[in-house]
This record gives sequence, C-alpha cells and structure tokens, in this order.
Amino acid sequence: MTMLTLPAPGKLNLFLHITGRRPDGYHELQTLFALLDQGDTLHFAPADTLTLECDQAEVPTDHSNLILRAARLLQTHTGCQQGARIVLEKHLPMGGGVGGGSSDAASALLGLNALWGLNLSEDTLAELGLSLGADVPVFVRGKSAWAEGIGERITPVSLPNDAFLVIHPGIHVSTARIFGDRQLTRDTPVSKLPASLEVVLTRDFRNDCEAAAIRQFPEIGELLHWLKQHTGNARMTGTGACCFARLAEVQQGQHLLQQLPQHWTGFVARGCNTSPLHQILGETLAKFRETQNSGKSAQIGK
Ligand SMILES: C[C@@](CO)(OP(=O)(O)O)[C@H](O)COP(=O)(O)OP(=O)(O)OC[C@H]1O[C@@H](n2ccc(N)nc2=O)[C@H](O)[C@@H]1O
Ligand SMILES: Nc1ncnc2c1ncn2[C@@H]1O[C@H](COP(=O)(O)OP(=O)(O)O)[C@@H](O)[C@H]1O
Repeated sequence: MTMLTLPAPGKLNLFLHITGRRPDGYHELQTLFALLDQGDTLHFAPADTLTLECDQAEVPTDHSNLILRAARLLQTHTGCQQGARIVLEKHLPMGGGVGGGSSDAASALLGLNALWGLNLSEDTLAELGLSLGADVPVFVRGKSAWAEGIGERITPVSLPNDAFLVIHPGIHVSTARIFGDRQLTRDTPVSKLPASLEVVLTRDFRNDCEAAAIRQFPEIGELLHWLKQHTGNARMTGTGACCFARLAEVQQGQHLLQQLPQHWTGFVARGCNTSPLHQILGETLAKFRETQNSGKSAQIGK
C-alpha cells in the first residue's frame, strides 16, 4: 500500500484590522498572513471507508474535525465513493490563532484530490475550502499573503523569512466569541498594501482583536507583557490565544522557550513565502502516482 504524507503548516496574522461588518454578521478584515515552516502532518492511505486517527485524545476524530469535513465535501462535490485512512500528527495548538484546523483542511483537500484522482483545480479547492472556514483558501493557495474580505481576497506577498517565537498560554479562545465582543473595534480605516511590509509590525498596524481577547482572557495580556519584556515586541495572532514576537535570531527563541512560565508552551518558526506543503507538493504527487501505478508499497512525502 502507498502512503502519502503531507505537511499542514501554521500561520501568523502579522496584523489584523477589522474594517467593517457584512450583512450576514461576518467581519471584513485586512490581514497579512505569514505562513510558517512548522505545523501538523497528515498521512493518507487508500481505504474502503473514510477514517481519521490522531495520537492526541483532545483532538476530535469524528465528523466535527475539519479534515473529515473536507473529505466529505470532496465526496459530495464529485460523487467520489472512495475512502481513505487519514492519520493526523497534531503539533499546532487547537484554537490558537495559528490556523491548524484550516491548514489541516487545506492539506486534506489537496491530498485527497490526488489520492482519489479527482483533478480538481486549485480555484475549485479554494472555493470549497472557503465553505469550511475563512482561513482555508490561503492554505490551499500556499503563499504568504495580504488578505481582504473575510480572508478570501488574497494577494501573495514576499516577506523576509523572519524567525518568530510563538507562545500558547494554555487557554482556548473561540473565534466566534471574540467577534461577538460588544466593544470590538470594527471601523478601522482601510489601508493600502504598503510598499515595505516591515511597517505592519509597527504601531500604525495592530491586531484589532487583541483588546477584546485581553478583556476576556487576562492571561493573554500577561503573555504579551512577558514577550515584550523579553524581546521588545509582541502581538496576538488571529483571535488568539497565541501571541508571537519577531526574533533577531532563532537561538534567542530557543533560549526563551527554556524560561517559559508553567502552563505556557511554544515553538520557534520561520516565516516562508511558499508553504512547506506547496514546496514539496508537485514532486511528491508525481512520485506518489508513479509508486501507485507500479503496485509497490512505499511512504511518499514528508
Ligand atoms: C480572524 C481569523 C484570522 O486568521 O482568526 P483565527 O481563527 O485564525 O484566530 C480567521 O479569519 C477566522 O477564520 P476561521 O477560524 O476559519 O473562522 P470561521 O470558522 O470561518 O468563523 C468562526 C466564527 O467567527 C465569526 N467570524 C469569522 C470570520 C470573520 N471574518 N468574521 C466573523 O465574524 C463568525 O461568527 C463565525 O461563525
Ligand atoms: N483538524 C483540526 N485541528 C484543529 N482544530 C480543529 C480541527 N478540526 C476542527 N477543529 C475545530 O476548529 C477550531 C479552530 O481550530 P484552529 O484552526 O486550530 O484554530 P484557529 O482558527 O484559532 O487557528 C478548534 O477549536 C476545533 O474545535
């Protein structure tokens, strides 16, 4: 049997402005997505039925998991009746604002599209992905990007490959709860894509969800304070709970990880302009098809 292994990278929102609200209640955003070189890993094998396994008990493996929702969506859209055994290695904190669920869904769409020989275009996969979550299209496209709308209007950008320290304060923040905060700033003026993206980490740009998150979860305020004290900069990603700091060098992050207060966990990652998934996708899928056609057993990808 041939097994396909694909990465599902995390992301940071280097800034996040809320510029309005749509009639359906969704918020209009402007954000800069930096894709990361760290994330989850998904393994796919052909099977008669659709199943998901994960080594971590807190990760749901039923149909609430975005991976199985993505798989079902592909089946419904194409009429495909094939199954798959999917194994998730979960590394990204759930509900952390680093996009793990959305990225898992995107890797499932791209992986199963190949495993089942569906030949759907990237445009179709991005459109299907948007119905699963606002952040799925950027992971399907696989480029760090300036995004508008609810995250579906995407302009790829080139970012310096900065290193970041990302810390999770051990609390779960619901995206819907932050967007439902009565005092949330929802009228930040629309910005133009700046010529130098360096400025998005300065005071003119911010994360509009930060104040609401700190009000509802004071530990996020403590985390931002800790990061600022140790690195001179700090910002929340998405609707939290993770916060990040840009580092002068990776070693600084490794050193700080040793000093984390109890209940906080973290990792050091580098921003990358092309997703680790898309960096290997073309070659991996070609090898996968070749091995499948030869009838040999192998594990393809990383
Ligand atoms: C705001 C971001 C920035 O990356 O936050 P994080 O979730 O990553 O923290 C995302 O776009 C979030 O995308 P995603 O996590 O896919 O959200 P969804 O599942 O689509 O939406 C969850 C709920 O949040 C609210 N919601 C979400 C996105 C948006 N632009 N406006 C909203 O009001 C809606 O109430 C929705 O029902
Ligand atoms: N494969 C998955 N990984 C993580 N969370 C998932 C997954 N599938 C469904 N979820 C649900 O989606 C929610 C948001 O997940 P996640 O993408 O990790 O957060 P965020 O959007 O804040 O980065 C989780 O709280 C969880 O209930």
